[in-house]
Amino acid sequence: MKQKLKLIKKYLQKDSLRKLIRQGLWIGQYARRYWKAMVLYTLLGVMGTGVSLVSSLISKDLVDIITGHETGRLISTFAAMIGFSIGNILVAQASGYASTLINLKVDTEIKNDIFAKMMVTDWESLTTYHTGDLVTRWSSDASNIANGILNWIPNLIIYTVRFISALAIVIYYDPTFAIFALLGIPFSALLSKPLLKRMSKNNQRSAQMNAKLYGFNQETFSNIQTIKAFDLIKFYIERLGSLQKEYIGMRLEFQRMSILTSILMSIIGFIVSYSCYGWGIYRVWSGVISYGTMTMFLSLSGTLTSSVNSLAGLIPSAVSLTISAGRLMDIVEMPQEDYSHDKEVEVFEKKYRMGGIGLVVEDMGYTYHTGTEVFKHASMQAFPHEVVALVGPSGEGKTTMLRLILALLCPKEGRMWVCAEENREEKILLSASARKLFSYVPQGNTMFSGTIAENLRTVKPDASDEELIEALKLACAWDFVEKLPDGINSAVKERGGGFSEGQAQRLSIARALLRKSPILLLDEATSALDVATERRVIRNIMTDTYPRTCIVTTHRPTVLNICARVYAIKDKSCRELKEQEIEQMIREF
Ligand SMILES: Nc1ncnc2c1ncn2[C@@H]1O[C@H](COP(=O)(O)OP(=O)(O)OP(=O)(O)O)[C@@H](O)[C@H]1O
Repeated sequence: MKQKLKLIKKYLQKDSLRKLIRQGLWIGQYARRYWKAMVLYTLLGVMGTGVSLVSSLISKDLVDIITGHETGRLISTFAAMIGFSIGNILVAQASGYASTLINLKVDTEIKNDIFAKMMVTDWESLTTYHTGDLVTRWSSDASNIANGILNWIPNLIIYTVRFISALAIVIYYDPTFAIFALLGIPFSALLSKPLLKRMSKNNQRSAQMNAKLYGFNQETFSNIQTIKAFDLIKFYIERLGSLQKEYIGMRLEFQRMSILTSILMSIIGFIVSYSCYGWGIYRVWSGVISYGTMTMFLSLSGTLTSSVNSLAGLIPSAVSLTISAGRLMDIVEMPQEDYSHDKEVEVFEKKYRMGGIGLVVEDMGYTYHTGTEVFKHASMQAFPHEVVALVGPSGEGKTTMLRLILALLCPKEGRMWVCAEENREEKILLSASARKLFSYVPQGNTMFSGTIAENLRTVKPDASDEELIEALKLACAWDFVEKLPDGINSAVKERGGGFSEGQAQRLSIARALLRKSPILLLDEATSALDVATERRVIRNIMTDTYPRTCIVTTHRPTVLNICARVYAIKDKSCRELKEQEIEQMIREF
């Protein structure tokens, strides 16, 4: 006995089983939320089973009445038969409508919940996944979970009730018949084990393949200009072809296995139904049962076989559910960002925004998950009404510094905080909550499709047209927006399409300025502008009366002599440059 217990314990400790239990519990956590929907769905299903079983009994009576020439009860039984058939249809339709309604509700709610969790997941962890993979997990895996929650447990109850009630009726009339009707179960059980193994593997492969295909399409369409420019059309068509070939190969392999299983299941089904049929004829022949009982037996043997098959079908769907749960858990169980200081930051901002908010980085160290060490004992500071520049060779860490300031990355050592003006005593450590104090213009085009006004209002929905124009003027964008036939209501295509790189950059800066955040971060945000416009934009930001702290990263030293301080990011450090060094940089450019 002790040894047996040890064996069970060892089995339970196996990684895969523990994982399966964890996945089951994770699904259960959602299932608990929707218990009412599940009860309703189960009741409708059980009701449908009841109606169809009563129909079988009435149909038995009807056959007996006809074969026994009992004309007296014919009309009432016939009417009951029609009534129950209509009832059957109505229950099936009501159940279908209710399940669609509940399904849609649960699907959207679960997707919203997982979306919200993905949004607050640690940025660096999230970037280890391809966006195509993330979208597939969020859309198909979340739908699978929603479907499973609504259907799995209710169906388990419905099929079990259907099986037990049909079996009870059969046993009541003729227990031997039950043996014939259940003949197929051991064979089905034998078949299901290898099928299940293959199915689990296939589900995993299929999810990975879908993500790969989705990612490929997404990247291709968003880089169509580059593909054309490099004359890669043929290459990309061939790549899609080979991915599709891989996909078709996988599907066909699964299909071949399904065909084999279906043939075997059908043969078993035939044997079962002909045995039932034979036994029924024999019993009628021997005068033990009536014709009506035989027709009822045949219909119930169908119900029993289909209930067993449906119950067996719940096993692969459980496997597919746990796989989806695992894929979603991979994402939502990654470290989450810390938003616990929201209130504190709000109070801090209200208290100090009139005087301005500064930023201090002290002795900071950072290494990416990949092992690339970017900073060691790096320090810098920037205060209201200042423009501070970060310069340095490509790949030394300028963007990484901005990501650390925005708490998209978490420093491994040192401290980073925002403070009231230059007062280091009144401070708040940087965290995801502190992001509301910043406006950020990253590298690349970050405009969305819509109008210019819509793009700008994403950061301040209640901004008046005058406010938009003021921000556009500060960013030196009003010059060209004013000339457009629709002005601020002109259309912007996906990723700033319809505007030059420099124009899109100025629109992005205008959007950041409109938010009137205490700290503005510009990451090569003026790289596509001519030198004169670049200087004008930076000067406008500097002379704006709003007490803004501005940090810019740049490769061009043209704006350096109008900056309050310049830091060189190189060899893991962040060193303030002396005036002569800045002059030398400008001369050597
Ligand atoms: N997501 C990431 N994961 C791992 N390493 C990264 C990641 N992003 C950047 N790095 C590495 O960190 C270092 C600094 O990169 P970063 O983008 O901060 O440089 P940069 O100074 O802004 O460069 P550039 O001037 O070219 O924009 C580089 O060695 C880069 O390879």
